[in-house]
Amino acid sequence: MIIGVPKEIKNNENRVGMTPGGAKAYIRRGHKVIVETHAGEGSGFRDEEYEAVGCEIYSDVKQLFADAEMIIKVKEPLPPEYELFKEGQILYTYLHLAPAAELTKALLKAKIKGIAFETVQLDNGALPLLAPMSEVAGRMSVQIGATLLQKLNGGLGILLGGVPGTAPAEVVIIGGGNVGTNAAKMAVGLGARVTILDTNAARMAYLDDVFNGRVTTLASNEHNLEEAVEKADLLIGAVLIPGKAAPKLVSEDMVKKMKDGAVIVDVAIDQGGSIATIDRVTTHDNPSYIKYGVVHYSVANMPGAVPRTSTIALEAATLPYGLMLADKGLEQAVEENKALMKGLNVYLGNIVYQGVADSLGMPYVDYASVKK
Ligand SMILES: NC(=O)C1=CN([C@@H]2O[C@H](COP(=O)(O)OP(=O)(O)OC[C@H]3O[C@@H](n4cnc5c(N)ncnc54)[C@H](O)[C@@H]3O)[C@@H](O)[C@H]2O)C=CC1
Ligand SMILES: CC(=O)C(=O)O
Repeated sequence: MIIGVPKEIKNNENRVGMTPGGAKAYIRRGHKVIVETHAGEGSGFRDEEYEAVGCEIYSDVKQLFADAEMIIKVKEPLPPEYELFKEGQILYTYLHLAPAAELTKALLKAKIKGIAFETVQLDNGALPLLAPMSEVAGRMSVQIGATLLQKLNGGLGILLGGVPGTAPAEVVIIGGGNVGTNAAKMAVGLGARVTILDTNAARMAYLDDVFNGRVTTLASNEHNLEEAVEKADLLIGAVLIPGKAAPKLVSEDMVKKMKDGAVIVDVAIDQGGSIATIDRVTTHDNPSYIKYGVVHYSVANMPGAVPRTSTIALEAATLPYGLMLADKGLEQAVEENKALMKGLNVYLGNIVYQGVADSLGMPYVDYASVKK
C-alpha cells in the first residue's frame, strides 16, 4: 500500500502522523511511505531521517494525496485539505466528528474511509488511541491552569500548592478518566486540594484507592457540580461519552458564581466542550479569554505544544492498527478486529458510527449494508 504522511496545518500543530521508526516498520512489510517535506520537523524528525529508512519526500502535498492509498495524520482535516482527498482513500487520524457537521459533510462528499483514533475501542471500553494524548493533555491542563492563575494572565494570583501559612488552591476535575487522572496526579503532586466528579462509581472507587485519600471523589450530579464549581480556583473539564458530543455539565449560572480570576481549562473541547460559557475553540497562539471574570482556556490540540513527547507516545499506540490497515486493507482489517471496527466513522459517503450520526442528527448506515 502507498501511505502518505502530510504536514499538519492546524495552528501550532507540530505533531506528525509517523516517525522515521514507524515508517521503517511499514517499509519492511513491503509498503511505500511518502512524506511531505518538513512534516516531521516540528517533532524533531528531519526529511533526511525519513529518506534514510526508505521514504520518498514530496514537496507537493496535492501530489502526495493523489498518490496515497492511505493518509496517516494526527488532527482532523481542515478546509484546505477537503479538496485533496480521493474516493475510497483511507484516512487514519483524530476526527472528532460529533460536534463537526461541516467536516463530516466534507468527508462524506469525498467518499473516504475514515478511521477516527478516538473511537477505536477495546471490549473493556478502553480507548487505546486516545489514551496517550489524554495523558499528555491531562498533565498539561494543570501546568496551563497554574500559569493562567498567575495575576498577569488574569488569574487569581495564587500558587497551586500555596506555601506554609496559606491555603492551597482548589482544583476541581469533572471526569476521572485518563485526562482527569493525569490532571489529578499533577495537581496532587503540586500540593493542591483536588476533587474529582464522575458518574462511574467503579472509577471513583479506583481513584479513591490509588490516590489513597489525597483526592475527594464526588458523584457527578447537578447539586455536587454546583457546589464544587463555585469553590474551584481551577476547573478542568475532562468528560467523555465516546464518539458523542460532550454533555454541557457546567451552566452559565454556575460560571457566573465562580470567583473573579478563577480558571477553566476545558480539555473536552475537542468533543464540543462541557462548559456552557466556552463559546469558541481557542488556539495555542491565543489560548485564553476572560468571561464573567473567569479565565477560559479551550485549545483542541493541547498535545501539539509538546510535539516530541506526543508524536512518539501517539505512534506507539497507532502503529499496530496502522500496520493492520496497510497489510490487510481496510475492509479485512476492521472485519477481523472489533476495536478497529469501532474506529470506522465514515465509509464511502455514509456515517457508520451511531454516536456521530445521533449527535449530528444525520442518518446512520450499517457498515455491513454498504461494504464494498
Ligand atoms: N483538548 C485536547 O487537546 C485533548 C482533548 N482530549 C479530550 O478529553 C476528553 C476526555 O478524554 P479521556 O479522559 O481520555 O476520556 P475517558 O473516557 O478516559 O474519561 C472520561 C470520563 O468522563 C466520565 N464521565 C462521563 N459522563 C460524565 C458526567 N456526566 N460527569 C462526570 N464524568 C462523566 C466517564 O465516566 C469517564 O471516567 C475527551 O473529549 C478527549 O477527546 C484528549 C486529549 C487532548
Ligand atoms: C485527542 C486530540 O484531539 C489531540 O490529541 O489533539
